[in-house]
Amino acid sequence: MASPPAANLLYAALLLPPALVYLVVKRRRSSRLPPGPMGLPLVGSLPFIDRNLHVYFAGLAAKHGPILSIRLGSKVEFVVTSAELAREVLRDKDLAFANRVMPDAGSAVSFGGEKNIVGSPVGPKWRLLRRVCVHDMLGPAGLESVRGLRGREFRSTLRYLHSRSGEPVDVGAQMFLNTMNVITSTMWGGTIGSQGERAAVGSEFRGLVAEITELLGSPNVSDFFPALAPFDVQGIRRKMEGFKVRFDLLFDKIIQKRVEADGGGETVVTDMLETMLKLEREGGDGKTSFTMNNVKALLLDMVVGGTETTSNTVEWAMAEMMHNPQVLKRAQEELDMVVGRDAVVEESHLSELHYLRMVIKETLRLHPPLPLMVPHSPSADSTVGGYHVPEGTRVFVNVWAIQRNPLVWNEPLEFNPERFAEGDNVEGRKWDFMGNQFEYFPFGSGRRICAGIAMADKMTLYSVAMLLQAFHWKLPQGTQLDLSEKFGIVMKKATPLVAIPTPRLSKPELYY
Ligand code: HEM
Repeated sequence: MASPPAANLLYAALLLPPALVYLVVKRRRSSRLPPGPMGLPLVGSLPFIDRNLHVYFAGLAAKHGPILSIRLGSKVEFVVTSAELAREVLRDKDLAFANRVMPDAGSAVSFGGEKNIVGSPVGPKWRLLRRVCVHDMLGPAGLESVRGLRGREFRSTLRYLHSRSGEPVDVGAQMFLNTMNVITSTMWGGTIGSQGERAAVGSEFRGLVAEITELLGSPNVSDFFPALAPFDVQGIRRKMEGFKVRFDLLFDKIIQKRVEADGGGETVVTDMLETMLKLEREGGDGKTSFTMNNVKALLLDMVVGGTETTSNTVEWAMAEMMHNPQVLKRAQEELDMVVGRDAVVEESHLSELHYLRMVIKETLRLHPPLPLMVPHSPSADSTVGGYHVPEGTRVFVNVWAIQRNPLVWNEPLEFNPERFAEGDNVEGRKWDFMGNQFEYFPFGSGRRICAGIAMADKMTLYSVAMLLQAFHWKLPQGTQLDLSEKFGIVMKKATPLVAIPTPRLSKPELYY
């Protein structure tokens, strides 16, 4: 027979698992958490989550319903998967749910945390940052003032693609570079100097952004078990701090050049950097301060928030059109009518490209670049769908799944731009990017809606227009289109789209 201490241990081993299950169930009931997977003691559902988190969450919603809770490590998260509940979080209780829980990796790279837009809680600092960004820099007047810079970058991408005629091109990589160059030139115009210097900075940024978004999308023990955060078990914080130092050096160099040029009276520019440096010199707007770290954190927001989101959308649009040649043909016919082949498409043509605009909308419906948006979080205990949501809980809104709801969208998995034509049917509503309809909101909704919509709208349409008007596209022999997705903080194509451009314009001179 076992000795008394050994018997106690045996009883404890037998009783512990049911006791833990009982405690979890009791806690879930008493705190009125919504249903969700049970998970294991201590780690919750961590061992079961799929790399494609948006698909995994959609599967859980099919089983547990449109609002569910899931324990990941020591944290309980909520997932919302219906238009009605999205409206409750983003519209009806917009202010209550307008905060963020900054992931450990995010605060490491954001120049001291709460210095940027994405991570700041709603308050005077966030309001100032958004005003600078949305009104002063990315609003209609701000974007118009740098139209020439955008045109210059598009011409240079056009030239490059022409020089690669007949050869396979990584479409996403080229669009990333194009977007990056447009965003950086919008931010600091001609400060960098020679074309060579600009290209070098562009490619350094690309590498850094890719590494940062990769790490932001990686599961991090420090987030699931905040008590372990000081130990940085996976070294993610350390790597992020390293990236921050590299960004810091790059930004310092760019800012220094501008400050010297301003001091010598060389420049009279109206780019974003100038707007921000002016605010920094004034010390803020009287209500809240604005420091050099805010300048850098905002620059980082633009570079990280604006590049992959935009270039991945263009890559998906091209891939879907190559998969649906009748759509591609119709888009090119529209371009032939509006622009012809004796000229290069310009920004001034975009307002006439109605069909192509529907192509972009359909791309953002099927492949929203942020499938779970940026999670919102209540600043005090709140409720959603009648369930209690404790302060600081992360609430994921699965916009990817909502935009594929078969009760709203006919044949939701088909790529069908015509569904965005205006008409009487339910799909023919005036879908736009402003987050007013909770069946379609790829840019979010409410006060934290994307700060770069106007720029993203211009950039995606202009990029696809340029690619289609100036070139025919085909796949390299022996390759096939793969339309599968890879989840990350920004969703990508699982395999890059590699395609061969050949000239379509009437004269080679048009490309130069
Ligand atoms: C197709 C392109 C893009 C898509 C689909 C997109 C989508 C989104 C979404 C879903 C959010 C989160 C909204 C929420 O939390 O409710 C967001 C936030 C944000 N986006 Fe975009 N975005 C795009 C391009 C851009 C561009 C070009 C910029 C700037 C150059 C930008 C800057 C930002 C910023 C700063 C935020 C944070 C806003 C805040 O927290 O207040 N985005 N975006």
